[in-house]
Amino acid sequence: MVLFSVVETMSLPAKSLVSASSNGIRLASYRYSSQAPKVALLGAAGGIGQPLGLLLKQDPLVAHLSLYDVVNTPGVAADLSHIDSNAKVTAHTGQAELFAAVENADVIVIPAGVPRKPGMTRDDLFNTNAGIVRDLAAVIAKAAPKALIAIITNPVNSTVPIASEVLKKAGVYDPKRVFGVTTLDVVRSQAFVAELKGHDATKTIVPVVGGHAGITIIPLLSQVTPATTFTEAEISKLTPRIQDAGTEVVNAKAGAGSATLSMALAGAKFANALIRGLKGQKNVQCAYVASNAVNGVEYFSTPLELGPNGVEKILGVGKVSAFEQKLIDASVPELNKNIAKGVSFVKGN
Ligand SMILES: NC(=O)C1=CN([C@@H]2O[C@H](COP(=O)(O)OP(=O)(O)OC[C@H]3O[C@@H](n4cnc5c(N)ncnc54)[C@H](O)[C@@H]3O)[C@@H](O)[C@H]2O)C=CC1
Ligand SMILES: O=C([O-])CC(=O)C(=O)O
Repeated sequence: MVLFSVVETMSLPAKSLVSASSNGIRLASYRYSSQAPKVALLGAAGGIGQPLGLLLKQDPLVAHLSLYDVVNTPGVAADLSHIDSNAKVTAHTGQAELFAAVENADVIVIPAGVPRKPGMTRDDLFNTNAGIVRDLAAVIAKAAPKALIAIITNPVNSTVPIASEVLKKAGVYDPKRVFGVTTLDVVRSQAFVAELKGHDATKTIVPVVGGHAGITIIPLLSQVTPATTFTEAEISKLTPRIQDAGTEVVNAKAGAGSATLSMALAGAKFANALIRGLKGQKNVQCAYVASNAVNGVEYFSTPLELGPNGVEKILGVGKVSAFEQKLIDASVPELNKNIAKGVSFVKGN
């Protein structure tokens, strides 16, 4: 164990602990628990990782922010550690430091992996990102088997089954603790509905169910809060806009990646919701999890009640319109294809 530097100011107590050593850092061997949550961010130096780290560093519920990447982690950690919030920051770089990065973590957020370029589907990322998620999950299974794992890495519809299969193989799988982050679909839906209807975006709630790619993204416009009516024309314009919003950003960035800033916000919201749940503050979020909410498919995003054990209750899709039911039905074979691809990747490797 090497403590690289303790960042301190003259009049204030130590706030940040940064390690940039080649051995990484081990703070304590106990689990931080909900009293002082440790959040590990894997892929911390990336387009999502950096702004997400910024938001997590400012989250008063985060006691320890553990940053992991294969490159550039020390710089990001040094930078974040100068922010005058209370979360301790540690840096861990490369495979040899992964165990320490995730050990005792309460929540692990994973945006590690390559993003899309124009013309690609999320599934086109599978060949690169599947192996990344598999290898991260294998270490998590040993170092932090009780952590809540929030997977951002695409294709989410497949990477969640991949991580789950790895945890199953290691004998530590708990379906209540593995999440595909679909919060960005919710955030976008709320932004677009508020814009269209002149609502306060911060008070607009739109559940989004299914998965996180194309036709598997299903906004439930019939369940918007506050109650909102849409014309058929509005629904048939808004639904594909939400489904293709990721592509809208990929095209606008023209080769420079995909959504990073809105995703960072969405990831920080979701991590905060998981921590609040751990602390006993039950709350409802949509996420892609192992689920029996819809017949014939093993993973599905619906509103979930989050609590001390992760998923406390799967709340299901609720009362949907005929149009939404058609979208749900159409998503099932597509999701099953994505899920089977992830499962066979782990079983065949
Ligand atoms: N779930 C969602 O709603 C969204 C998912 N995404 C996905 O998030 C992922 C990351 O996107 P960006 O941050 O824009 O990409 P990026 O390329 O800017 O950053 C990825 C980071 O992951 C790191 N990395 C690569 N291999 C790693 C490994 N084995 N362990 C740890 N870190 C590793 C890279 O060094 C890099 O810093 C992509 O797969 C993207 O498709 C992006 C937006 C929304
Ligand atoms: O579209 C992408 O590739 C990134 C993503 O998942 C999103 O922005 O929803």
